[in-house]
Amino acid sequence: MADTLSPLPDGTRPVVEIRKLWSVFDTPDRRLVVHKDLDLTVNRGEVVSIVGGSGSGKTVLLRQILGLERPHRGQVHIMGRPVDQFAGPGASSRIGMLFQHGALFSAFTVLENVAFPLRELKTLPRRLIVEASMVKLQMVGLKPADAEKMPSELSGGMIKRAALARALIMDPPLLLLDEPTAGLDPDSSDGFVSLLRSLHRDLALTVVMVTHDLDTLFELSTRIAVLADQHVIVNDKPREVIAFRHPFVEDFFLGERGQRAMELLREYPFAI
Ligand SMILES: Nc1ncnc2c1ncn2[C@@H]1O[C@H](COP(=O)(O)OP(=O)(O)OP(=O)(O)O)[C@@H](O)[C@H]1O
Repeated sequence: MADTLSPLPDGTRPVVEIRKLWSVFDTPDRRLVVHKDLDLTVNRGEVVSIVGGSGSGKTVLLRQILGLERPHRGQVHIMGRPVDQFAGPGASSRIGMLFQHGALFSAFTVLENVAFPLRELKTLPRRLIVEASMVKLQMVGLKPADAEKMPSELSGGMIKRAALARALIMDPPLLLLDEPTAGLDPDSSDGFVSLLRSLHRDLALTVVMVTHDLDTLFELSTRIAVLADQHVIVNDKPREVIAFRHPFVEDFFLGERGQRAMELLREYPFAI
């Protein structure tokens, strides 16, 4: 497909550029159009949160950014290149993904899980792989002794941290998070959000996240993109999004949630 995206010099293009995206699933009895002419731009250093109703296509959108789904029409470019060029081993050097339940391999230790993308490269000696993995474990707040544990021995917060270490093992500039705090108790959730905040700052990461959780949303997002009616209806600073007139936005931020949103806006006036 021809590249009709704006030809900017290297490094100045957005990290994620989605233009006129259609995501379509054909089943024997029907065609489901999840995204229709969807546009989304994420610039370097931003934390963009995607919110939307159940089934609005948030996960499918993350999968499009990862190159796990193919556009029916339209374009998905990551760091200036079509996303399908990032497939294969080494893809994790561009995009890190934290899946909702961690998606650790249950038969591998924490260390083996974190090291997995590096081992897949088949180019590095074992000693270096172990060293790099231990550095990442420390970076996410796990102890050296946790390296030899099996996933079944970890708490929910530790699973997220181990999965995050694996997502970051190849220092990707772009990190995707699917419901990063879902299933965590309030303390673990706060701890994980603080970790994400400091990693975003220290590693100059660009982040795209799906979350339903208002605290996570307001503590981390520089912008919120709302998915409804098969496309992004608004993509703006949290304050602007709350004021946007649309039935989904009004429902989502209504009542107690709306009050909490206003409190959080006062607490985090500049997000990051
Ligand atoms: N591989 C697939 N084949 C057919 N339909 C699919 C496939 N993947 C997703 N869908 C459908 O696409 C729609 C969007 O799914 P998606 O998982 O992106 O929703 P979501 O916004 O993440 O929802 P939730 O908040 O409930 O997780 C749903 O109707 C889902 O059933």
